[in-house]
Amino acid sequence: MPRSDALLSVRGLRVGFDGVDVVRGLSFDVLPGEVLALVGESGAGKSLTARALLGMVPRGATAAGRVLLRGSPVTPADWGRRIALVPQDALSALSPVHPVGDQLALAVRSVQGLSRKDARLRAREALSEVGIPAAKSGSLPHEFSGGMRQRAVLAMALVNRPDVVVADEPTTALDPATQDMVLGLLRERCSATGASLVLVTHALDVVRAHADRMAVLYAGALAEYGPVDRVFARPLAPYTAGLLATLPSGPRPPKTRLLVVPGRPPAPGEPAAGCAFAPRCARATDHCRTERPEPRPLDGRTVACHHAALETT
Ligand SMILES: Nc1ncnc2c1ncn2[C@@H]1O[C@H](COP(=O)(O)OP(=O)(O)OP(=O)(O)O)[C@@H](O)[C@H]1O
Repeated sequence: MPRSDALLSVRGLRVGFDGVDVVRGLSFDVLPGEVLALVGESGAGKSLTARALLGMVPRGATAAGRVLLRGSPVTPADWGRRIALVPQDALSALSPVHPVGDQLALAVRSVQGLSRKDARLRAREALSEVGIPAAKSGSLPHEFSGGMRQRAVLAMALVNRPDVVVADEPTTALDPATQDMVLGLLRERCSATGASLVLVTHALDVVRAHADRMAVLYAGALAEYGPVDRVFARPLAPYTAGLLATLPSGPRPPKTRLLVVPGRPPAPGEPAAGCAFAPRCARATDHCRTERPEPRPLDGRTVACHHAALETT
């Protein structure tokens, strides 16, 4: 059952290719105004999950499950309006040949149906909310610095005042100082408008600094999901513990992938049964290899591990 206080609820989300699910029945809630991080290794299904929230799965993919906004199914009319995306590649969100202000105004007009004048005003306001002066609204994206272009992308996502912003590794390609600026700004703007933020990231230091709760994905399924403080202080799923053990003390250079416990995640479609993490898990038993652990509430979070209960005794 979705939480009654949830803004966005995802239930039984599946995304697959050629009949093989790579996101395998994911359920989680996003609370009003919170920052929820989706974290996990490369290939865990973070981006597909984020994109499924906006009906943007790649061509050839099948998606199933429910996405509810304030208890009602999300419809295409909500995409870009009530749920907005900050994509990984800032440039892909902006046309190279149209002034940035015009692009924002068009997004406002197509979603809200405002007059040209009002749309232009809202576009300028949205740019100024992310620190881009009105005088710059006539510039083309390539005339902006990298950081300013990223801020323009945030303005594009926020211009229609969405309830939920989904940010897919919004800072991966940026240097650490710009990463921090962009994430801080994104959080600040979401908090100013009361929007929730779903943040896809590899970087655990980003999760710790910016998220309220975290959903740890492994091979397209939930390993652990709960408040960041609680999960960091005492991870209960062996995969989460392995992941957190890799946390570097210093800043992470851009584009670094997380390297965790030895071994590799299963390829799509394997294993057929049991816990997907079992081949890498020091605690795995025959039970783990034959029966998939269902997510269950434990110690203030949700954990999918047959052995996690032992950790509390
Ligand atoms: N267009 C596609 N065609 C076929 N398979 C795909 C496609 N996109 C993703 N996949 C499969 O889905 C898996 C999950 O992809 P996804 O992009 O969601 O992972 P991710 O956790 O976001 O990884 P990364 O951190 O590297 O972006 C991939 O490992 C791949 O097997």
